Amino acid sequence: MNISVIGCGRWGSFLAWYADRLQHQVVLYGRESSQKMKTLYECRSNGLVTLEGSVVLTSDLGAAVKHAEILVLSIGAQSLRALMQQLSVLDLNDKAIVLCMKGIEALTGKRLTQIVEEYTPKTTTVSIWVGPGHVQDFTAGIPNCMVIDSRSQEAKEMLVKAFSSELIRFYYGSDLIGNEVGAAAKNVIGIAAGMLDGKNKTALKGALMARGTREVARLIKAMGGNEITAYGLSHLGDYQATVFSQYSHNRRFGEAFVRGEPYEELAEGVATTTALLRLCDLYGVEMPICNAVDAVVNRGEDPDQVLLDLFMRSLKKEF
Ligand SMILES: NC(=O)C1=CN([C@@H]2O[C@H](COP(=O)(O)OP(=O)(O)OC[C@H]3O[C@@H](n4cnc5c(N)ncnc54)[C@H](OP(=O)(O)O)[C@@H]3O)[C@@H](O)[C@H]2O)C=CC1
Ligand SMILES: O=C(CO)COP(=O)(O)O
Repeated sequence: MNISVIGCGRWGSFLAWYADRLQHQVVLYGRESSQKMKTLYECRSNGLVTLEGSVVLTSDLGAAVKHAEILVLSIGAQSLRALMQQLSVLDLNDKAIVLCMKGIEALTGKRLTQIVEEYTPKTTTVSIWVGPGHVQDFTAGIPNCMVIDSRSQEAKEMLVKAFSSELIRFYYGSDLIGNEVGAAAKNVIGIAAGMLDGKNKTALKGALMARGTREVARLIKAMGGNEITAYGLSHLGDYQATVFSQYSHNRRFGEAFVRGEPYEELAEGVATTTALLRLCDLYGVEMPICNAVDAVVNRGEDPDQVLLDLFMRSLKKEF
């Protein structure tokens, strides 16, 4: 199929590499100003993937959209609205848009599919492709399981068929709200995990997983999703990749932050923390771990004191 990937960073470049391996006709778009794209133009490699000559590189957004039956979007979540404004003047009729991104808009609390739908005609389908997976593991041949969800059953089936291989086994999602919120929220839990590592409190990660899934499940349920989705591939299933992996940008951000060290890579969980707290207010849900991450990262509070405060909260039933 004709596939265009918008976003030439770590994940977008991998998706182009992966789709090309599956014999699709692939175009990878990156902005003209992009240093990452410049490296790909020059070397066809970014140190993570090497792109075959069959992958067409372009900085012409119109050409990328025109080529696509499937339009894969993989950029930072907080930039999605700006990209959709650019895309909305192009012909998106009958395109299958798939969001390979994890986040919630910090300013509005909107899910990413909601943003896309504001800018697309009725004939465009919008889906998400989320779940665990690091480029370094996939390119080493280690397979993983991921999930595709959409309000369109037809789009889900088409995408699963187009992207399934021995490297990625897909499951059909059946809870778009839960999978979007779960995928975004795992990055916040990832930051918390990094903070524990940075404070030499790695032993607490089991409790973090148990309580993190509970608070995310509560929010998903309050938003009209299925709370069990928090225990599926998009959230709990992504914990190894983020709560434990050396490759996780969110975990590494949290670790660096509490050690007072700089960290340059995209950590989606920072903005997602703000977005989730907005949703907590809107839906009347308590998310103590998310609140703790916000206190440390966005309000400059002392991580040791914040952790102590978490422990001194009133006693509760586990479930
Ligand atoms: N398993 C999974 O499902 C994974 C999902 N992800 C998700 O993928 C998304 C991207 O992450 P990642 O690739 O690591 O991030 P990177 O920082 O590596 O890349 C982001 C890219 O987005 C581009 N970008 C930002 N705004 C725009 C715009 N308006 N138009 C075009 N391009 C734009 C940037 O371009 P420029 O170079 O010009 O700045 C950059 O190249 C995130 O939401 C992340 O959570 C990431 C890894 C794994
Ligand atoms: O979503 C991802 C892995 O599934 C990428 O985010 P991290 O780099 O924080 O793990």
